[in-house]
Amino acid sequence: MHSAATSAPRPRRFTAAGPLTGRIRVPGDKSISHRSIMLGALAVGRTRVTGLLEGEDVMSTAAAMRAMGASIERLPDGASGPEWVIDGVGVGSLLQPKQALDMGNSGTSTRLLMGLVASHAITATFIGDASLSKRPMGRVIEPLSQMGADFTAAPSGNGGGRLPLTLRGIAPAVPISYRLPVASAQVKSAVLLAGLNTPGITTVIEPVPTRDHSERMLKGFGAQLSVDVAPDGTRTIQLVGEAELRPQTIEVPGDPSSAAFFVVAALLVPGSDLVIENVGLNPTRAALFGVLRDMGGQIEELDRRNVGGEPVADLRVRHSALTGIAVDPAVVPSMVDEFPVLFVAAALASGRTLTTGLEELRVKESDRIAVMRAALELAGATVTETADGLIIDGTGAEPLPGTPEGAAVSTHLDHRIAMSMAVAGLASRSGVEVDDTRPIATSFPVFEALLARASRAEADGAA
Ligand SMILES: O=C(O)C1=C[C@@H](OP(=O)(O)O)[C@@H](O)[C@H](O)C1
Ligand SMILES: C=C(OP(=O)(O)O)C(=O)O
Repeated sequence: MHSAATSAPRPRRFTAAGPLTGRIRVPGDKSISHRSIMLGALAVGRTRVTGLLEGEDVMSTAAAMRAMGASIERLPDGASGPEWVIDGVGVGSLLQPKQALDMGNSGTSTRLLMGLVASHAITATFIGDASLSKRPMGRVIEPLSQMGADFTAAPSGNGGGRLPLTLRGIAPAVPISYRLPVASAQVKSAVLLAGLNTPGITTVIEPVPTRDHSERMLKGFGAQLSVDVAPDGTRTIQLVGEAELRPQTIEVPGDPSSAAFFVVAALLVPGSDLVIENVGLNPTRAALFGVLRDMGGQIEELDRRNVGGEPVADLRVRHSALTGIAVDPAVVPSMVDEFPVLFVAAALASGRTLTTGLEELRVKESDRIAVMRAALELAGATVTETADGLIIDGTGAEPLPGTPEGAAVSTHLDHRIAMSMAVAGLASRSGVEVDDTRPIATSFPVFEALLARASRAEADGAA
């Protein structure tokens, strides 16, 4: 169960430590890990996964797929770490779960699994923690209702529905052609996953590209899926339903969204020279690194290669003087989870950073625009909140003052706020007090241990 739901808050003060040096490896990609379990659970036969992220969000997905009939097991550590084996039930054969599916803190688990359940003749109730229970579900209820699924959801402020929610699926469901009203890989994926067990062709039209792991992995598992890109960039994704998925052997690359915290930390802390190995660089995910380079960050790609059908490289990151920029809103979907830590980089840059087009950040685990404004202000940064972003006037490499004695930044059950403000603490005079570090375990359970290791590597002479 989600640790933040069962234990007391765990506050911590993050303070300036030594430079970040040596070599580290961040855990597997969260998006790919969720999808490995879901698609493995729908294939006929045994899927094997190495590099799976063992964070609470992914474990929520695993528990739900077990409750619907799949067998999912972690084998003892082999040469390339633990291996997960998944014995799938086959598309169309998910079982009725006996209890409510507890999604913890995970929006991805909730929305993608709603897609799977929608086209099976089963009923499932979805529950989650206080953060997830505030997030909008109308965006998936709408297309999945068009496919024939039936929803009873708690009302939301904007009328769109939220958890707790009961979904009665239907088989056969109706194939639809759906144009995404919001740039969301979760909505796209929910419709495509529902399409797997739907006769005919399910179409998703995506005016703005979002992360494409579902498309890549569905093809990898043998589904018939095509992607057509129009001259204006609009993508039309078509999936042939009643698919038969073939089990796969998957190596999950490192999560660029987790690497992001170490990249920014190494850029900000004087003397740092850090290599982060095996970072996924799928172009629909990796825009942060380009933005940081545009700000003057020294980020080098070493040994670019392919892992599990995704581009990967080792990133060498050196302490750099950063300059504020206006971030092109067109890149937002390709770094949507990285803005909190980009704001921290901007707070230490020289000059002004302007971000726009970030409305979606307000409906993540917390309202990441308002929460980061409050957190950075408490740490002494100069920040202005707008309707769709933040304007940040950086210190020009002067450390932030840090949070005052007796005051802590509020993380609102949001892992990315906690880790971003930990990085701010490394670049502060008196440290940054974070009110609760428990949510970090949802996506990056070894974050604090890796941070301690990277900061100590030089002192210990370790590499
Ligand atoms: O599909 C996915 O795996 C994800 C999509 C994104 O959400 P949205 O689709 O809501 O933007 C992202 O924020 C989340 O961390 C993971
Ligand atoms: C938004 C995130 O995740 P989810 O939507 O899966 O809760 C995230 O990890 O930053």
